[in-house]
Amino acid sequence: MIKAGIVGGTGYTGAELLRLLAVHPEVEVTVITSRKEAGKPVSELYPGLRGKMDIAYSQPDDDVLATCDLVFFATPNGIAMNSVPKLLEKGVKVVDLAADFRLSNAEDWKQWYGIDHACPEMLAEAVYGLPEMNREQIQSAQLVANPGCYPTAAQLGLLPLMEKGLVEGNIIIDAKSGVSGAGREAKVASLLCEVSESFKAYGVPGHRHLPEIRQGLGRMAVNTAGAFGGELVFVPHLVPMIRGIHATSYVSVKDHSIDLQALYENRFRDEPFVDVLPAGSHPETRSVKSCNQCRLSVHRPQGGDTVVILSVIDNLVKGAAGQAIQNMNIMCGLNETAGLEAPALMP
Ligand SMILES: NC(=O)C1=CN([C@@H]2O[C@H](COP(=O)(O)OP(=O)(O)OC[C@H]3O[C@@H](n4cnc5c(N)ncnc54)[C@H](OP(=O)(O)O)[C@@H]3O)[C@@H](O)[C@H]2O)C=CC1
Ligand SMILES: CC(=O)N[C@@H](CCC(=O)OP(=O)(O)O)C(=O)O
Repeated sequence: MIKAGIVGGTGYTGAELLRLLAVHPEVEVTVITSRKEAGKPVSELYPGLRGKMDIAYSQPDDDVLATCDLVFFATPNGIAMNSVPKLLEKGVKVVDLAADFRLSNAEDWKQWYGIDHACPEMLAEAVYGLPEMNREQIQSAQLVANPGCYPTAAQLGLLPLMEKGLVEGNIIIDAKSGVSGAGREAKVASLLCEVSESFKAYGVPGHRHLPEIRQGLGRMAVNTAGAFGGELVFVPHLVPMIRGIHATSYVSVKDHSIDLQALYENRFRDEPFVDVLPAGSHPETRSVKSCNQCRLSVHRPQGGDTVVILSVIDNLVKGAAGQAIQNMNIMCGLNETAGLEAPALMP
């Protein structure tokens, strides 16, 4: 059994890790931290875990975490980077659900996250954990940067076109998220009265997922003659639902000889967690609720140059905890789908 630790086990992604790992056949959660709830059994906060997860929260402590084989950081940005060097030195594998190791350039990190990076020398070692893009690198990684939720939905939708160098000009990503994307910490902006029966965009001048998506698209295009040099526009929106991300991406593909449906189906045929829907389909966020799937469809409206890709994920699962477990499975040589086979909740 793999001994796993979770730092930040009271938050939404930490709790989702617990829910999924409770039925993982090869993993035992041996450490789970919370500064505020240390000493309490996890089932006291999350009664759904009663009888499934018999463990109590403890204060974060790097020496205790070093007793694990792998540690998940489900903490705010800027926390994991203080502990990662010590854990890696002790041979512990790490999957960071936050953004500490997502950007390969420390200057970019400072610009978008507002603090100096605590271990910039580790950025080159970290592997970006989007298995559909770079599974082989993840297999040998000791440190994986789990992608952001919006970047996961957007990048999976654009991957087949970017890899083939088919995108000409700019890319527009119009994305919507449920409120759990903002985390469990109490904030006025997340109150029921603030978010229900309303709908708004935010972060239009520049959201921190923008550099992450741009970096990912650049890597996808690296083997094509026309690496992506266009403008990237990313506009996130908050929608009054709890879970789910819907990303609509608009790109120009002037080559009309491409069979887009076949391109997408062939690219993702062997991917256990990407489902290309039949031509003309519109994926719904509820079709991925609580499961590790990305469902997508590709359209060329009225046969024009503009291609529209619709992509949905559950932000807490394929957008966070599920993808983190997928990465752990790959890093530890386990079956990639272990613990992640459950279909979506219905309704
Ligand atoms: N919510 C989502 O949809 C997604 C979130 N993410 C990322 O995952 C990370 C966790 O997100 P989420 O679960 O939503 O966040 P929450 O705010 O819900 O939870 C944060 C957790 O971190 C702990 N924590 C906070 N500060 C510290 C600290 N200084 N040291 C140790 N533990 C700390 C908190 O517990 P306590 O204060 O008791 O210690 C809590 O358990 C974030 O970086 C987020 O950006 C990524 C993709 C999607
Ligand atoms: C709805 C909402 O507020 N979403 C968050 C993004 C989700 C998240 O946690 O960010 P990471 O994926 O980078 O970790 C936001 O826009 O800040």
